[in-house]
Amino acid sequence: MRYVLSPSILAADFTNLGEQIRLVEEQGAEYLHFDVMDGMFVPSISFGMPVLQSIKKATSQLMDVHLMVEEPIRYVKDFQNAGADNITVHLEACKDLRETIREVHSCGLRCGVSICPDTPVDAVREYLDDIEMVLIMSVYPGFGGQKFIPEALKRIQELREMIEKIEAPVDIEVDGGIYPSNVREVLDAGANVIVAGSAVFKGNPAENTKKFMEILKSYE
Ligand SMILES: O=C(CO)[C@@H](O)[C@H](O)COP(=O)(O)O
Ligand SMILES: [Fe+2]
Repeated sequence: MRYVLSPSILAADFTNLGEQIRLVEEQGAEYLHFDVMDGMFVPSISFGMPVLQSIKKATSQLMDVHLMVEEPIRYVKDFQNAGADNITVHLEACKDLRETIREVHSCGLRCGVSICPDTPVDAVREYLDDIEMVLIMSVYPGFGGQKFIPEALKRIQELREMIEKIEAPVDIEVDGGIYPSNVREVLDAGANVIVAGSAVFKGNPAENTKKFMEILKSYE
């Protein structure tokens, strides 16, 4: 299994974004997590296509786009054009999730489906044969810097067992409140893609990425 770090730029210093991205890429972070918030599905508003387009030119990391947006099907093509590689949509935000997955795939992108902390893990079961990743939220989506919800660990385990049973090559990404101090628990539960915002960009992004990468490598 591949273990990947996806630093979330939501916590970055935007006056110095290019340099911050360079630092995390240099330390081996393969993805860059791009949180899009619409002020409807979640209370906050973050950033969108023009920012992604600029970042795409500055790095060769894969753009891991997390759409916290109502009816994300409306924006899949726009994010493809801006440089997305993975598009993750929320199960709770889609009227027709199957059609949304089809739209992501028809753009040639990998598709993730995310679930909020109160959505039963079983809700993703019927989609596992059709997607590349499930994103388990370990905080309520909408803001960076929140505390990890420990119940997420059981949910990751449950999902990993489900995935193993059907032998589907599906990644498990976990997002929210992850630090070097608790990432092992998340990996031991069965996750293989780790999102970290505050833990990477608050303080020294190079040092912080290095710490995460050492732990991730020890799982390979
Ligand atoms: O999607 C979200 C929040 O809604 C995340 O991607 C956060 O940006 C993660 O930030 P930290 O909890 O790691 O600070
Ligand atoms: Fe996210």
